[in-house]
Amino acid sequence: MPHLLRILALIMTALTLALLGWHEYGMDSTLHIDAHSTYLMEAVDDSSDGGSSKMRLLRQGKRIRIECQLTDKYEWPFCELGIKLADPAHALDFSDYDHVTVKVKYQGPGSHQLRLFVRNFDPAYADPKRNESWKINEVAFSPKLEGEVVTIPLKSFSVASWWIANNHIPLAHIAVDMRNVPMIQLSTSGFKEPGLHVIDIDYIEFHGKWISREALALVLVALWVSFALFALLLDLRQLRRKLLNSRRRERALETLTSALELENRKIGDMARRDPLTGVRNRAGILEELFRESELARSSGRPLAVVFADIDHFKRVNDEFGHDTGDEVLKQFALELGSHIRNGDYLVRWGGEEFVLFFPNTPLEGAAALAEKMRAHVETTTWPAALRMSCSFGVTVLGAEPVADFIKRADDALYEAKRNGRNRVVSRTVPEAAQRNGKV
Ligand SMILES: Nc1nc2c(ncn2[C@@H]2O[C@H](COP(=O)(O)OP(=O)(O)OP(=O)(O)O)[C@@H](O)[C@H]2O)c(=O)[nH]1
Repeated sequence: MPHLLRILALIMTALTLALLGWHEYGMDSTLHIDAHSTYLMEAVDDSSDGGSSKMRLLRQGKRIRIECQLTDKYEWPFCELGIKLADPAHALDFSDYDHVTVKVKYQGPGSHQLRLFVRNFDPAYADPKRNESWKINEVAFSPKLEGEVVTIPLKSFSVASWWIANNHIPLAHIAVDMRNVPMIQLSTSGFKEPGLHVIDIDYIEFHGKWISREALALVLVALWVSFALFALLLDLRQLRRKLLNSRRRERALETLTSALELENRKIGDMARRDPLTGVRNRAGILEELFRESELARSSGRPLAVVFADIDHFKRVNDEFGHDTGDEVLKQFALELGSHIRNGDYLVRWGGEEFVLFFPNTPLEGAAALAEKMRAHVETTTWPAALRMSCSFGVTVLGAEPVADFIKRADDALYEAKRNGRNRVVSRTVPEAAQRNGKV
């Protein structure tokens, strides 16, 4: 894992743990209501429904006191504290609250049962002007005479069935809905329990988290998925870069290899060529000579050799200098080269001596060619207007070692020199070499 990713993973892990811990032990969101709260509070009793109960709403410091003289005139007599939180259009969202605590003391006859209503406004079924049309999410509880803090989970709320029936609410809207709450209410039980009921409310508090556990989990999952994608992308980029680098290295290596191969070829070539004339040297003909001699023997086709040596070349050097001698040698190689075909070989044997190999050429053919070259050397123009001549020794390969064949041509050349130079001497294959097949 790259360094950056490792650091990021550490940060992400720390962030996740911090968020989870914070959510568990902090991130609290509370809605506190008491007599000092600025919300509009109203006392409602059953007199509006034809009953005769009377309710008084008192503020005693932070405490809200309800004094309710309940009668049994109305079928479901009640006294009710209404707390208006906002207009229906700007109502509060209670869906992130988890529970509500009520510090309350209830004195009076009967069951001491209270009902807490969390009203929900939804334009799909409710009229903003008729608050009886707002959904009633309700819970009932019975605080002790001496007072206590009652804790009620919001999931204990249910929608009042009589409200569903009275308002003909379709099935799609009968579930508890804690969003969009314009009002809460605290009401007596609705049972016929005539007498004076005194209810002291120190506070009503809704508790929750800024962000629900599910939303936090979603955020964390989104974070980790983004991290994984980022890591993948980074990995992909690095892989691509590595691939490009290795391709670049491969190409550089290929270039280097081909340069080296070329250099090797050049060096090999240089080792087999005479630097002055550019024709092969002895080392440069060995392989071909072996191959051609084998071919000549197996095919029965003649392989001819011609030794050519410039006459009195020493005088050129002595009289005109070494440089002129070099020029003569270069031209001599060119003149010989211009007389041979593709597949023939021209070799500088050493000094002013050159050797030509003619595959598939009989003795007479090679001698005729040597004669042509001799005549050409005699008549052509040379550096320093020199007049040059050349002697030739010619033979063909018999059933003999290649060295014997070379030596015979050299002997023929020597004979040409001895006999006055500027001539061609041919030597046939001796009888012994014609009969046995020794190589
Ligand atoms: N300029 C030059 N001279 C060379 C080179 N290689 C050999 N020589 C000279 O060639 C001469 C050969 O002389 P010799 O062997 O006496 O033969 P020659 O003078 O040609 O006489 P014959 O062969 O008997 O006709 C020598 O003087 C060598 O120094 C070369 O590469 N350049």
